[in-house]
Order: sequence, then C-alpha cells, then structure tokens
Amino acid sequence: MKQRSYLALEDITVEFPTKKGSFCALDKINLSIEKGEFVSLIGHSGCGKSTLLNVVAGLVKPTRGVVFLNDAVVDAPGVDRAVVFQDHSLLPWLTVEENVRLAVDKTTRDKTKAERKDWVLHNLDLVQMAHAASKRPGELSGGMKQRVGIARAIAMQPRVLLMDEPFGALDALTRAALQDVVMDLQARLNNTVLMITHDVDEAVLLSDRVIMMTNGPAARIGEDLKVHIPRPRARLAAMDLPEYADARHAVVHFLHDRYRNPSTLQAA
Ligand SMILES: Nc1ncnc2c1ncn2[C@@H]1O[C@H](COP(=O)(O)OP(=O)(O)OP(=O)(O)O)[C@@H](O)[C@H]1O
Repeated sequence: MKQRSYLALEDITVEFPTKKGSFCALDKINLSIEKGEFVSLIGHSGCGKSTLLNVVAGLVKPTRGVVFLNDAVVDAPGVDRAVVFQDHSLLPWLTVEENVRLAVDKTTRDKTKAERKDWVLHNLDLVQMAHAASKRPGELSGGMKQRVGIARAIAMQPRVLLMDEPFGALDALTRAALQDVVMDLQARLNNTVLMITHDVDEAVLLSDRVIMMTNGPAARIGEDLKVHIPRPRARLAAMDLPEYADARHAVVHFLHDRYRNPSTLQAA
C-alpha cells in the first residue's frame, strides 16, 4: 500500500449552509505535504484558502474527506498545529515573554520552570525579539508583534505551522524583513509549513511548492508548482536565479491569465 504523506488532505469538500442553500467552497481537494516542506497557497480573494487552512487547523469540519497528520485523523484543533494569523492575536495585558510562555506551558510539560524560561527566550532570540521580552504588545510595532506571534508558534514545536497571510498587514520593508526571518527559521528548523499569501514573490521566495487555487465556488487545486531554488536561500541571490523567474512567471500566468480575479471580470 502507498505510504501516506506527513500531512495528507484527501478529497476535502466543504459546503457551507447559507440562506440561499448550500454553498460549495472547496471541491475534492487532494494535497500531500512531506515533513519539512514549506508550501504556500495562493489564489484570488474568496477562493477558499482560509477555509482550507482552517480545515487543517481543525477549525472547520469538512463536509466530506479527511485530513491526516502523521497518520492520525485531524478533526479538532490541537497543539500539534500552531496558527499564525494576520492579526498577531497576542494578549495585550501580558508581556512578550508571558505571551510566549503561555503557549509553552500548554505544550511543554517535561521541562522545569527554568528550562521553560530559557526555551521562551531562545525562541524570542530566533526572531530577534529577546530584547523586548518585558514589553507589552501595545509598545511594539506591527512587525515586532508578528515576530512574537511567530516565536510563540514555533516555541510550541508544532508538527505543522499554519500561517494565514502572516505579513498581510505590514508595509513592504517590514514584510521583507519578516520574510527573511522566516527563511532563516526554515534553514535552522526545517518546519513543515502551510502558508496563505496573496504575494507572488513571497510565495516563490519562501516555498518549496506553490499551490495555486482556482476561483470559487467549488475551488480546486489548479496547479502544484515545485520551486527549484536551492536552500538555504538569501533574498537577493535567490531573486537573481532563472528558477526564481520561471516560478514567478508560472504563478503570475496562472493568476492573471488562466484564472483572472473574479471581481475584475465582473467589472469588465
Ligand atoms: N461560514 C461560512 N458560511 C458561508 N460561506 C462561507 C463561510 N466561510 C467562508 N465562506 C465562503 O467561502 C468562500 C471561501 O472563503 P475563504 O475565506 O476561505 O476565501 P479566501 O481565499 O481565504 O479569501 P481571502 O483571500 O479574501 O481571505 C467565500 O466565498 C466565502 O464567502
């Protein structure tokens, strides 16, 4: 029998009940992700990216189909899947260290108090935020809060890191700095990552594979593109490679030629 991938989405269909009847958001999605792979989901607004990520997070139950993680069925949220949202969702009354600590306490029961403190600071250090450990979220910039959100997620040592447009609310320069942080983390930790993005360059630069979704309703996977840029990656060197240009061209072609933005089609 064929061995199942580390994260395997099998025939995932999601139908939402609405006043006008059932709305099919996703239609028989099959997606296999290996351990240590960084996979991006890209597609026009409303195609079902968040719904798919939420199915993996256990926040949305598929109407049909099953998600397997490490051969176990996923049917509820769990600490083996950490989610980084666009809105950092840090608790404002806790310090940076306490915010990360809360997640570590939930997931790391075999460490002493001192070891847990070291682990929190180590993870803050990985995103260059150890210096702000005693600050509260209100004292941080948007980019700094996202760094803390990422530290909190990786400190949980999840089997899969799920990121829903983690840099969507940031300005271009801050966004680039955060992408560099994520590339550095990937080189060190080799996490299994599923990330939603609207940004073609972000998808190509960070991913081993870019999954392009067709427009909804009943969205499917239109193309599954392997990105052949060697790791570890550095922004400028990677962007100069022909593999980068090829991958970028394929994604742009898909989004702007084969599956145009449905809102611009309506306006035309
Ligand atoms: N709870 C729900 N009930 C009914 N319809 C829903 C529900 N959640 C999502 N949808 C619909 O399912 C489709 C997919 O939504 P989803 O948020 O997954 O898209 P998306 O690709 O993540 O969009 P965006 O890029 O704008 O965030 C949309 O048409 C949306 O209106």
